[in-house]
Amino acid sequence: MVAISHEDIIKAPKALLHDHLDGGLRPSTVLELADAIGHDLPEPDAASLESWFATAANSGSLERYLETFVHTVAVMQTADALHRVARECALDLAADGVVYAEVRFAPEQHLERGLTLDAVVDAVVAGFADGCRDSAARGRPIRVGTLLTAMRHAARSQEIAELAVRYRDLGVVGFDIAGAEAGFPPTRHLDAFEYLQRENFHFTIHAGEAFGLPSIWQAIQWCGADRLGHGVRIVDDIVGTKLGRLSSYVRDKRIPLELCPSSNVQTGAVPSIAEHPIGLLHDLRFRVTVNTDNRLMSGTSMSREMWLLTQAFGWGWTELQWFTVNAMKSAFIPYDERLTLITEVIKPAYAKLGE
Ligand SMILES: O=c1[nH]cnc2c1ncn2[C@H]1C[C@H](O)[C@@H](CO)O1
Ligand SMILES: [Zn+2]
Repeated sequence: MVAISHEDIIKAPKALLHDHLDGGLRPSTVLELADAIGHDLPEPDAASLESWFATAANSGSLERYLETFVHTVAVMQTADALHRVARECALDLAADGVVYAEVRFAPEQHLERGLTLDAVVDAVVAGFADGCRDSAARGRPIRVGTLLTAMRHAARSQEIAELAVRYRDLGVVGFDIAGAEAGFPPTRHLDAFEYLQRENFHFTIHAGEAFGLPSIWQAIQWCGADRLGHGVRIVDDIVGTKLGRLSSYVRDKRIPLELCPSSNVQTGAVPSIAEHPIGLLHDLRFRVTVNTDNRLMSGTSMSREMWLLTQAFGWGWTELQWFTVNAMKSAFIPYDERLTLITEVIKPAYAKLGE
């Protein structure tokens, strides 16, 4: 089989479920926005800033990886800045061939210059809408849904959950918790998750990235998560190819794993892409999806993550289509809309690519 090139993968339609808005800014935008508000950056130009983020995030620990967000969050404190970053995010994903994306961010981190939570969400949702409109006009249609994240070390999850539900018909399609995992179990936010369940709303939980099985177990069996953000440590419950109770449950219930290969290498969750458990989880037919997590911090894109996997595991269009359909099946938009994208956009395109 001829190896698939990165360029070919860019042309294929892709679906992305786990991408952080504040982890995906263009380096040049960080620079311009910082300049406008007098925020000090560690590097003076876009190229060196780009490599600074990748190097600093390459820290071997989630806690240190997260320190790099100080600079992106600092420049995302006005409605104009949030709108710009969201618009560029939609454009960049579409240019990479992403046709469906769920992009998350934590509104509570964008209040430093006086915005209200509502104003923050308004700006981001409008930015995505404008980016989608402009991208369609360039012949690159994309749909972007927003996920609102609450920070797990803070105490605003109920408020953010209510905010997400209020914006459910305005572009927000789900909820999430993120931040340092060790010491901040999902059950700290049980009230918020129970509220969301009563509202028939969707949510994912970062679990099984920097902490293991107890975090995954709580996310699913106490909190009722629809999907697992990362969830990579589910392999701790698999010996050879024998599944334990929790991993069996995750596989049997088809609970989607939002795997983020490059991010996992940077935070030390896995040693390398080639040793990433995605190989095993794919072989065991878990509902695996491929994601970027933070494009800026990992110097990556959806196409690059897929390309790295084709290189490491010898995968081809069959696997890339499977990941894409898995993601689309696991999306938080209504079933009929997911199906339309699968049958009218994704499958016809991969059928041609596989020829
Ligand atoms: O991979 C991650 N694990 C936990 N938290 C994360 C990850 N990537 C980004 N975050 C945090 C930092 C951001 O400021 C926040 C909201 O997007 O979510
Ligand atoms: Zn994440």
